[in-house]
Amino acid sequence: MKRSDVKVLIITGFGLNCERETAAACRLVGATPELVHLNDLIAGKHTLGEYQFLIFIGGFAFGDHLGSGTIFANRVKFRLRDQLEKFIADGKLVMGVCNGFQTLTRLGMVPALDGDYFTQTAALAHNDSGVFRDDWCILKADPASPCVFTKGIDKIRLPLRHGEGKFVVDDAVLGEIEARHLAAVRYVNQDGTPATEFPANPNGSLNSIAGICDPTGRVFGLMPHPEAFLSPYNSPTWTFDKAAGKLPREGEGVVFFRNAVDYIADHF
Ligand SMILES: NC(=O)CC[C@H](N)C(=O)O
Repeated sequence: MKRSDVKVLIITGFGLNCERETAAACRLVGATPELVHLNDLIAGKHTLGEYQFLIFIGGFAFGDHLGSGTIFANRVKFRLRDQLEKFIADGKLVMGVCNGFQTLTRLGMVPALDGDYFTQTAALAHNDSGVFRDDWCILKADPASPCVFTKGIDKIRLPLRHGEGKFVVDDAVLGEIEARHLAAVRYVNQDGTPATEFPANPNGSLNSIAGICDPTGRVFGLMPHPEAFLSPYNSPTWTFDKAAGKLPREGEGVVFFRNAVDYIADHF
């Protein structure tokens, strides 16, 4: 299908707050985003079947009460489960950013090792620092990962802002994640080595994991915000980049959205 026919569902409401940036990211790569309130999905005014790409965005859904992502995930699980199962079975794409990643883990949609997308096996716990963190980080993508969204990425800088970003799982699940290259992006130091210390690892995530996908690579969640780095002027180094004549054409976060929309355009 044409890129402009790729319809992206961005679910809004209840304290989520990244819908405009996310819609801008989709438009930048030629897709057609739609903002739909969770209640309108639950009421049946829109169905997931209208779209090929679903994004769970960042923010503070339901005020992070009971743990970030929990209530939102339960609304989705108990009201939209059948639609979501079909969405995944149809080969479509799902991305969760920050609060959206928290929601995906609460649902069980990542890592979903055995194809069960509704049993939780991972979590994003409170940062080791004990406080909300607002910073930039460096990520490195695993070239062996099946993740559709990180194809072609090596090292990338992204902004982050969260209080509950520490990726935790039990040893057995962690072993499977590593063996199957599902840890698509990790926090790294300037030299590209995995970041084990604060602040390069901003939250104490196990194995420096910043984002994971399911075994198909079509469901992906990450803590940093690609939609918040769409313009080179978002970068904290843009004045230096400009002075050196090295201001890039676009922000480093755009690639995740381009990869997703290219994949859909190729497969549908
Ligand atoms: N930026 C976000 O999406 C924040 C996620 C969540 N509210 C947290 O603080 O951890």
